[in-house]
Amino acid sequence: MSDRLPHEKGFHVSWDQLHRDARALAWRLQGHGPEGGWRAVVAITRGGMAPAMIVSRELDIRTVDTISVKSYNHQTQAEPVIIKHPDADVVGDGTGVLIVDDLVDTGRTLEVVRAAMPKAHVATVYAKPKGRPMVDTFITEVSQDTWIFFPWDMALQYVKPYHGTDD
Ligand SMILES: O=P(O)(O)OC[C@H]1O[C@H](OP(=O)(O)OP(=O)(O)O)[C@H](O)[C@@H]1O
Ligand SMILES: O=c1[nH]c(=O)c2nc[nH]c2[nH]1
Ligand SMILES: [Mg+2]
Repeated sequence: MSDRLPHEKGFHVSWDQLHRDARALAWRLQGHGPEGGWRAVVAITRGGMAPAMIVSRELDIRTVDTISVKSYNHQTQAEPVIIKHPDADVVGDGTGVLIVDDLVDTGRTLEVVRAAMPKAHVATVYAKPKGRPMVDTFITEVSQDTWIFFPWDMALQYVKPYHGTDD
């Protein structure tokens, strides 16, 4: 994440909020697939897995696969590489396939995913301006200098009261 800093702001997403936003994404996608509906969901690991589970449940899509993209840091540039492809028999060129990720930031991840499945529909829950053109459907946009904190990266912890003492 070093090449993506600095981030002035933080946008903290709870499980509950993530659930609501992923359901809103499913709602928006419903009926927008090809004739006969969406054939399959492909989650971009790992962040796309929870949203993909929620979307596939809401839209009753039983065929779910994954694509794994790893970002390598060469000096300051991250170069995403696909390290696990979805089943070619399932996804083909991507027609009728819904690709789901938690967010798009620079758009580099989606660039390589789109190249592998050019006809797929790309959906993310959150989007930042730079990567927005890479997404077909998303729910909430945040500014480029915002870091999104997801519930799987957080834990509840004690916070000092405003008045400065611990009791
Ligand atoms: O638009 P980009 O700048 O490419 O960034 C977006 C990607 O970065 C994060 O994944 P990450 O590579 O950190 O891996 P993870 O999903 O396993 O956490 C996020 O889940 C997106 O997949
Ligand atoms: O947890 C995350 N939050 C972000 O804002 C982000 N951008 C790229 N990758 C990210 N991961
Ligand atoms: Mg990811």
